[in-house]
Amino acid sequence: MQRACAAALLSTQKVVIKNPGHSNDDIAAMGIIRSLGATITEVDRETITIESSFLSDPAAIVSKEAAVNCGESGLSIRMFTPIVSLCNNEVLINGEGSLVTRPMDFFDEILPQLGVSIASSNGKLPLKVNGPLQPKNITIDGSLSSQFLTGLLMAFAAAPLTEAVTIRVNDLKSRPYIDLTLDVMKKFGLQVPENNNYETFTFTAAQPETLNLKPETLTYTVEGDWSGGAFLLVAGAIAGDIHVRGLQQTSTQADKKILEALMAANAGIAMDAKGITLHAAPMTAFEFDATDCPDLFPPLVALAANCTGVTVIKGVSRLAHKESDRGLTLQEEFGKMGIRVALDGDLMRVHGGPVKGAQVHSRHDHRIAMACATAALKADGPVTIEEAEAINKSYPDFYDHLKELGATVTGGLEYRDALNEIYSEK
Ligand SMILES: O=C(O)C1=C[C@@H](OP(=O)(O)O)[C@@H](O)[C@H](O)C1
Ligand SMILES: C=C(OP(=O)(O)O)C(=O)O
Repeated sequence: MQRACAAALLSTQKVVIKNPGHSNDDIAAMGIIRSLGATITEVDRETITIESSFLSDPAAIVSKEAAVNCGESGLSIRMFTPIVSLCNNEVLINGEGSLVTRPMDFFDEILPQLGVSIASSNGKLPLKVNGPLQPKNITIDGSLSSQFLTGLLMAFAAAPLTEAVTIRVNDLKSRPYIDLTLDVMKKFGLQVPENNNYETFTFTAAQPETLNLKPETLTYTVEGDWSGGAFLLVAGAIAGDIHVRGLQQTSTQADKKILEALMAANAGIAMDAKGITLHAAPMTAFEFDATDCPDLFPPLVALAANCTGVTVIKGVSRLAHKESDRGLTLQEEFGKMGIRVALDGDLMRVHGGPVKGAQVHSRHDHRIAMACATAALKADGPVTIEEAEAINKSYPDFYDHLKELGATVTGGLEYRDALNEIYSEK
């Protein structure tokens, strides 16, 4: 959904988005493109339209506001900063909550090489950028996060290119997220660079594709979210039966790999064209490499807590700069539910349950709240999650979905108000 918002901003066509997201991160992305002049209209609960003239005159648009707020979304700030830098006036880029402490020093190093002046607060927010960004051959480090590359790919595709340019990437992590970026770019008619084994991405000389004549409207359907869906699948494996629809099995999303983990744990899982069915079954410890799908750690720990034996998950070093330091947070919060989580360099060892009822804290991290709630389904008593509303960052319907599946959940938050501020009058 966030990528679709960015691509719609860069489109000269009227964009129809089907199945739009409405999480806080989606609201942040919609707020950003509105600050950059886009008009977003709700057609019905399943459809919105976006109209933007950003590419025809980015400077004129940004001079009106000169500030964008990325909320708490890492993807939004890292994707939209290079895009905002296409403008030739100063823009303030800010955010809130955990985003304020997450590393952005990548931009201090890279943007000046592309003709953009930048001021940050020692590599953190707020950022002030002044472009216009001019694509050039550059080499970047992809080991901290793929999100910076996502932003550069979108911005390069939107800029006029007088000659071929190459982004060279060292040690790219979270590769499937780049596949998703390229997939969205393709579906929106942006120039898709030649990807040479995730080491170089080469754009050919071209005007932005979006300036070419196209049909008046472009329709894009947002895929079901495997990252949120992973919690439901694990919930079904622990306390099923459940049937999950809407997760595309041909998706490039990284977190589709949850299926491999469920199979490795001997979960009761069956798939057909209609969806995925989970039955509660005795499960056994498994080994899994989550280096390129780091968001799976929280549901994997909930799964492993319900397996017999010690599960080993690789990729802990990827977790340090998420909404919380997720390796440590998982260790501490699952520890309260009687689950031993040992951290050993890049490896996490999760000792299977039983899971105990306890009072835990989301640490303001959506995936920690959802992991604790999922593990609670088989706990020997109630699990109380403080700051449980953290889920609204990515999956505001999560507790409602658990309730629909028969779990007892008290609490919750109404989301329409924030959304209504985003949509324009029809
Ligand atoms: O591009 C994206 O949508 C994301 C990429 C991943 O980040 P990293 O590339 O930093 O691992 C993932 O953890 C994050 O939640 C979302
Ligand atoms: C959505 C997430 O992160 P980010 O803020 O990095 O986009 C996440 O970690 O699940």
